[in-house]
Amino acid sequence: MAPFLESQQMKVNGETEKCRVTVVGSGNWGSVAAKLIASNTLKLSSFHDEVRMWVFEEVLPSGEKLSEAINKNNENVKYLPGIKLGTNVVADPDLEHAVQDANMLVFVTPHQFMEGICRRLVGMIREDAQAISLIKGMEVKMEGPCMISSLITEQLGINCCVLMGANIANEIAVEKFSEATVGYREIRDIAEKWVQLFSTPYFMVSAVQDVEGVELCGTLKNVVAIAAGIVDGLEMGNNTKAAIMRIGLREMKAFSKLLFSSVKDSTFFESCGVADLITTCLGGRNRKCAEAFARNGGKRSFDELEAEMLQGQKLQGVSTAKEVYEVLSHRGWLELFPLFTIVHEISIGRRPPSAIVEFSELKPKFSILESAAQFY
Ligand SMILES: NC(=O)c1ccc[n+]([C@@H]2O[C@H](COP(=O)([O-])OP(=O)(O)OC[C@H]3O[C@@H](n4cnc5c(N)ncnc54)[C@H](O)[C@@H]3O)[C@@H](O)[C@H]2O)c1
Ligand SMILES: O=P(O)(O)OC[C@H](O)CO
Repeated sequence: MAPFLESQQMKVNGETEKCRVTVVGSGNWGSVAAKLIASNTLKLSSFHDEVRMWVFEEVLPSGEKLSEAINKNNENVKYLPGIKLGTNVVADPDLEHAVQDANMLVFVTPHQFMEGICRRLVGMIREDAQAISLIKGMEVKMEGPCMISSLITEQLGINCCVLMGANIANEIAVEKFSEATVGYREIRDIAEKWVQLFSTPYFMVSAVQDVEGVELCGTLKNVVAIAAGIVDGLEMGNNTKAAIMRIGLREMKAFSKLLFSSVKDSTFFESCGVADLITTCLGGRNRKCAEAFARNGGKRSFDELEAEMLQGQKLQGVSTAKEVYEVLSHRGWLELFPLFTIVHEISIGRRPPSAIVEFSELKPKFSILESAAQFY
């Protein structure tokens, strides 16, 4: 793994080489990320202007290919209609071609596709590349849970930071103010380079040395968002929703600290923590689909609702609840995490939506959770 600063200073034909950025992914958030970055590469002399964006190719109802429509209109007509990306964003449907020259790789696809994408990228990227993951999700393998940033590092042999936060993409697309958190492992300079690449007057980014804490906040809040949507669908009111958010935050913290003792309490007060939890429980896609699920009494599956309501965009909360449940049952922790457990059981139809507040029989176990969280 080549240190980034060396690559920054690398000379090609006597010239200092500029950074080249590729965004791997072009969904709702992927397109907004490309827009943010493209506005900055035009201004920052240490970056090439062009931002390549890999597009998972699909054919639109008009018969046109999505990548061609993006390049023609300078707009992701399917996943972010009505927003100009910047003429320096170039959509590229060839994954290997899109990454080959980049030394800054931004991964932003639904998490379930990342294993396949990484497999295709082995041996295809520059040795000195640095990565950042904007992906909220994790994989569960035989050996245990694997965060997406670790998957990238292990499969591609490159360092990977993360960027998470209270970031509903459609709001940032129209330049409403929000914040985000970069999580980094060791080298502050790398984190600062990412902060520089993403920051705009309406997108305020700060960095913390806690990759796992930041990434687990972004991942686990999607499970709590499903719970919040169920509460909305059952019209249980604001107090219940606040209670679900509080219990959810506590489970997020305990789960993160049990998995990684390095996770910092302070991370939960950054944008990636409590702020993302709030925005996602108020206005996210997971909440919206879970509300419809509960209104239908759990009779229509999440897959069906996702396809109908999101038009190709993907939910992360239901699959994350399943992945979290696998970790909890494997480690004998189910009783310590009643909310995470119930969300999965409701989402697969094992329990009705109304079970979302059936905590009473589990209440004594909360004290165990408190002590586990404190201990770690
Ligand atoms: N949208 C948001 O507001 C938002 C905000 C912050 C973080 N995120 C996170 O960003 C990540 C990406 O979400 P998004 O909103 O950009 O995507 P999205 O849900 O809008 O779009 C789905 C994307 O998946 C692609 N796709 C479909 N099948 C595929 C396949 N087989 N292989 C590869 N790609 C395939 C589609 O082309 C599309 O680009 C997720 O982890 C999400 O949680 C999203
Ligand atoms: O729309 P959601 O539920 O995928 O959430 C979007 C973002 O993660 C909010 O920060």
